[in-house]
Formats: sequence, C-alpha cells, structure tokens
Amino acid sequence: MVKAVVLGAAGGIGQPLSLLLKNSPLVSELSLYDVVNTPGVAADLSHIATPAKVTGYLPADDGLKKALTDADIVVIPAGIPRKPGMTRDDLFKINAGIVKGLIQGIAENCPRAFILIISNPVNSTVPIAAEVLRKNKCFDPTRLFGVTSLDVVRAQTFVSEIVGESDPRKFTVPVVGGHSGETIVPLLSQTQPPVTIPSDKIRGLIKRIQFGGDEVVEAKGGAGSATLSMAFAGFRFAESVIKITKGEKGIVEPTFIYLAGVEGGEDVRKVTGLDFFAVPVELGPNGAAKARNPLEKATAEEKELINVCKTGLSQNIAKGVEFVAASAKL
Ligand SMILES: NC(=O)c1ccc[n+]([C@@H]2O[C@H](COP(=O)([O-])OP(=O)(O)OC[C@H]3O[C@@H](n4cnc5c(N)ncnc54)[C@H](O)[C@@H]3O)[C@@H](O)[C@H]2O)c1
Ligand SMILES: O=C(O)C[C@H](O)C(=O)O
Repeated sequence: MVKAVVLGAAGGIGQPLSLLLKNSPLVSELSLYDVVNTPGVAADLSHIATPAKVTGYLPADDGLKKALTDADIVVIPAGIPRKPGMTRDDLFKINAGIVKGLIQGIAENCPRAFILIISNPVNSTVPIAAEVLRKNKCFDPTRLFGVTSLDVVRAQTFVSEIVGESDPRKFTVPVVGGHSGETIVPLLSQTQPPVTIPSDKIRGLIKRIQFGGDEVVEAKGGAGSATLSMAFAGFRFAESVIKITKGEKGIVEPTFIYLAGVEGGEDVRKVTGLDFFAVPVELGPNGAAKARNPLEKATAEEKELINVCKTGLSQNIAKGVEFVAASAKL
C-alpha cells in the first residue's frame, strides 16, 4: 500500500503529475492538495479505471492535515512559475514561504514520508525544507530530495539529438550541482554509453542543458514554465522512490541532497565545500543510501564549470537557510 500526495496538485505540473501517479499500479492512494480546484481535479482523475483511490483537499477543514496523514511520499510542485525575463531566484519571495508552510505540515503530519521538492528555486527551497524539518526535530537527509531529474531528461534528449540516436533513454548523463543556469553542470564526459560530441557543439550543448528551462519559458511567452516535461521527470523520480519502498534494488537517481547526512556525501562535500549538491544517488529501502561522486573524474573543463556552479549555488543555499532563521526570529 502506497499513499502518494501531491501538494500544488491543481497546477500546470500538479495535474499531469497526478495523472501519471493515478496511472501507476504502484500507487494505492493518491491525495491531492492545493489552495484551489482540487475537488475538480480529484473528481476527474477518480473516474480513471486504475486502483488508486483519489481524494482532493483544500486548506479549509484541516485539508493539509487530511491530505498528508499516513503519506508515504509527498511531491511538491506548489508555487509560482517563471515568466520571460525572470530568474528562478526571482521566485524566492513567494515560493520560500509556500514551501516553508507545506514542510511544516509534513513535519506535523507525516514526518517519515519521502519528500520530493519541485518548487523553485530548488537550490534554496530544499535548504528551507531541511531547516524547517530540523527545527521540528525530524530532519532525515536520506528522505529529502530536490528534484533535478528534468536536467537529466533534457541532457538525454539533447545528447541523442546531436549524436543522431532515436531513443534518448539509451543514455545516462550525470548532471550535478544545482537547478538553475550555471549551477547545472552536465558531465558529458561520463555519458554512458560513451558518446563523441563534435568539439564545436560541446559548449552549445552544455548551455542548452543549463538553460533548457529558459527555452520553454520563452516559448510559452508568459504562460508559465515547463509543466509536461517536468511531470514526466517528476513522475520518473517519484516512481523510483516508490519502487524502493517495494524492495526494488539497483536504482540510481540524480537528486539535490543534504550531503552530510548521506553515505558517500562527505566525499562530494570535500570537493565542493557545499552542504547541498545534486549527484547520482543510489536509492535503498530508506531513501538515499549512497551518494556517488562523479566529480573527481570530471575533465578540466567540467571542473571549471563546477567552480562556477559553486559560487552561485552557495549563495542560493545560504539564502534558504537564512530565510528560515530570520522567520524564526519574527
Ligand atoms: N524542479 C524543476 O525542475 C522544475 C521544473 C518546472 C517547474 N518547476 C517549478 O514548479 C513550480 C510549479 O510550477 P507550475 O508550472 O506547476 O505552476 P502553476 O502556477 O501552474 O501551479 C502551481 C500550483 O501551486 C498552487 N499553490 C500555490 N500556493 C500553494 C500552497 N500554499 N499550497 C498548495 N498549493 C499551492 C497553485 O494554486 C497552483 O495550482 C514553480 O515554482 C516552478 O518554477 C520546477
Ligand atoms: O525554468 C523554469 O523556471 C522551470 C524549471 O526549473 C525548468 O528547468 O524548466
């Protein structure tokens, strides 16, 4: 029995992500929470002929508590998306408070649930979540994940396009660091199976992976950011987490984690000097079992990208940590 919860379920990501979860045979209960429209989304999904029982909640009548009680996995795409010209950090002002409130609800109602954070800026919202959980004395770094899967999905797709492979799923491309612009670092040299990217195309490919989100924001012209590809990527990650609860082994997912609390994380931390970083993580029955360290094997050019990443990412992390500390003083 697996109860999955989506917070922000009526939104652009929330709806298709909920559809994919409803379609999953691994989910027995699907609980949808948003500040608007969840009764309608839940009624709609509940007609689909799959076993998962769907319920929808609004804030009234203790909706968040009801949605979260007995949750095994909580996926959070709540919050505002970018418009052209905005950075993900521009979303901090609004989304920081939203994520803080929702994590407080998790701490009070399902502190052992796996938490998957999609809301941007991920580089700051995950540290916010960690601090809120810590204050509630229930922070388990092996159960808190920043969802960076879309960067890997894009890397797979764009690499395939360049090398002329029709099925992007054949490739594994480690993408490390954070989730915004230059904090996103694809390690193309470690693509499996190995690929040869023409040297005149490498810089462009790296930029496209780093700024793939902007491509969608521009194309949508003010109507939001990636939703469908994000739902695909978020579901892929959520499905992996659900699979480990069912005893499946050998699953590795790239994700933004608190390094000090995960086996192998200390080795990554020694290289980056940062508390949070996205690396490929081996999943086990309790969540993040082992952080892999692909940084030592990076090429000189990739190490340069990691250095650039570190500057921006350390500021984003500090901003999240300080936000929780400052709100505690109010
Ligand atoms: N991690 C990633 O790779 C990635 C990719 C795409 C988008 N995102 C981020 O995901 C977030 C959502 O994007 P979207 O396109 O779905 O936006 P959206 O505006 O379509 O949907 C967001 C939903 O959150 C809801 N919401 C707002 N406050 C809430 C609260 N306190 N509790 C519960 N729900 C609340 C809104 O009502 C809305 O339905 C954005 O911050 C966006 O930047 C992240
Ligand atoms: O670009 C955005 O703002 C949304 C998301 O982070 C993405 O990478 O598509």
